[in-house]
Amino acid sequence: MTSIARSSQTEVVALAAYDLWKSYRDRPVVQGVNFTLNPGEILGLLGPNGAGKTTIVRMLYGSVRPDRGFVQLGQNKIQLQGRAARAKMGIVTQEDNLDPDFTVWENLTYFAHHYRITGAAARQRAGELLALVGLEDRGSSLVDELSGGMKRRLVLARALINHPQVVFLDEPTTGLDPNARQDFWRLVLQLKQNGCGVLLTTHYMDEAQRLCDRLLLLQQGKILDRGTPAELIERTVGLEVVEIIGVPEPTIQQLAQQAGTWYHPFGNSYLLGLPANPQFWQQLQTITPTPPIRRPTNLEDVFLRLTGTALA
Ligand SMILES: Nc1ncnc2c1ncn2[C@@H]1O[C@H](COP(=O)(O)OP(=O)(O)OP(=O)(O)O)[C@@H](O)[C@H]1O
Repeated sequence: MTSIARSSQTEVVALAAYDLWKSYRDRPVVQGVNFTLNPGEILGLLGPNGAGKTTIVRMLYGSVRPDRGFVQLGQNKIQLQGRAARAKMGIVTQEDNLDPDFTVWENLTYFAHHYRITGAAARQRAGELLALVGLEDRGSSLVDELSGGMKRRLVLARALINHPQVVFLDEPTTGLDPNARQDFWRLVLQLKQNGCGVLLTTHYMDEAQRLCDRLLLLQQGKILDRGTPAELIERTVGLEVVEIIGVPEPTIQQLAQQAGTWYHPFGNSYLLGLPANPQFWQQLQTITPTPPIRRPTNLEDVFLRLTGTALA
């Protein structure tokens, strides 16, 4: 699985989005989004409900037409050459849309026909993919006999039938239990190892942190910030944070000011960025009625700091 697109003279990319805009009834839901996705990279669109993630992904695979901007995959502009571009994509939407009247095996082999993969070639590809996603012994099951996690793995297998260069995963693990999520994550990491570019939307920070090489943080259709999970965390909230309960805001504000750090209300507590100075931590323990909780920062903290709202 190799890429053929070039965003500039020097840089090879799997997919590029240029200045995407979309409004519904004059309400902007995607506002000037630009990015590139490299082969063998997992790029995450992380944002709360309604941030515009699905609309962006739909523009990427050509089911929603942007008001402005365009998407390039390989040498094809998607809006102009949708069919050629889609032949190189795999799409996992939020809905399973598997055919319940067909078996697992039939869901794959019939889908292969869309890509003119038929007969022995379709059977061989279906067999390979069922093995890849661990469903080789469920080929004769009907879709409704599968668990939620198995259905998601089957949808992923179906999306890979055409050996795509780029795979779109739109909130792929919503509703799955922790084990099923881990199984799915392993498969996504395997795609990356095979050189596939993966565009993943999620509002789960653990998923973003575990899987994504780079992230675009989205709010109200705009990219607020971008970078690797570690970069975003370090530059926005530092490495450690303290959760403090039962201290009035003016005191917290004063503490933060003295230490040259940030604070943010969080439910019935406050988050305070922990400076390197060890004396500050000791001082905090003496002034709070309940022991402060010290922990490593995460993407949820980044989001809270940047937007004032939680992710999920
Ligand atoms: N076809 C449509 N017509 C009108 N409004 C739409 C349409 N599709 C999406 N929207 C609106 O655009 C905004 C962004 O929706 P979108 O589904 O892209 O967000 P999202 O980040 O994927 O949310 P979620 O995490 O809930 O899936 C929302 O306010 C939504 O109501």
